Amino acid sequence: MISISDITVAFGGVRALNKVSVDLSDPVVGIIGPNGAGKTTFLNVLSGFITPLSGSIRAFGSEILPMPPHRRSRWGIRRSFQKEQVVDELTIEDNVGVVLDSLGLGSAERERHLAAALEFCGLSALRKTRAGGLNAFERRMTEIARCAAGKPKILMLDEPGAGLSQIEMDRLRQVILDIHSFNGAMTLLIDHDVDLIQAVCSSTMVLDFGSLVVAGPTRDVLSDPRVRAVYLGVEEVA
Ligand SMILES: Nc1ncnc2c1ncn2[C@@H]1O[C@H](COP(=O)(O)OP(=O)(O)OP(=O)(O)O)[C@@H](O)[C@H]1O
Repeated sequence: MISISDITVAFGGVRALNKVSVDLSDPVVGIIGPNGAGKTTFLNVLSGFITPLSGSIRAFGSEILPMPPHRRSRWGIRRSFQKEQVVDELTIEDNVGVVLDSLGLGSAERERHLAAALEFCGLSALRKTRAGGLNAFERRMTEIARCAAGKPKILMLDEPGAGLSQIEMDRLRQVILDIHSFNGAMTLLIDHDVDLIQAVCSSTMVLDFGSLVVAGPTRDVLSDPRVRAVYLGVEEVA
């Protein structure tokens, strides 16, 4: 369970997040909203890239905001970015394994976690391949393997479906659905693809102009007139 309370972030005059309070508890939670709504800022607050003006975040019994970013990573917060962060010169196993190096694992345990994450993302046969030769889907899977490795508590995926084909989206969808049974982590998923959100997120929160519009079961949220108004720019219907 992640309890977010009264989070405000300002960039000059822009309120990127405005007193956002929400409780998130499902295995996969969607975060949606129009461009500039504050979705990435929300993840940046959780990962520690941005310090909010106010508020608190309690996750799985720990206060998150007092932790410096490197401690949050060791504690179990992982994320992928809109702009992917795979290093071309490294092999897939080194791209994924880097996240395990700060966990103080013995070599056998490190290998166990690494092999499991690679297997989970369908990358075992490619583990010695340099990332520079990978296609977009394999790179995306490498990032997800890096996020999923080593018993994280929270995975944050920022538009993992961008630019993928339909077949690749089907595989991505299954991987995201399986994360919780693989390692027990909760996934926070930002994506503009409502079909993906609907398929994998039991609950969804909607941001608009930095404010929480609604949060709840995905089906209810997507049919909520306030959400349709946010996307379509139409007035709420009674
Ligand atoms: N580092 C920054 N400096 C100044 N303004 C910023 C910064 N980061 C974000 N913003 C502003 O904060 C608001 C929220 O941005 P954010 O990137 O969180 O939105 P988003 O919902 O993730 O958008 P998108 O769907 O386009 O990625 C926007 O108005 C954006 O211009």
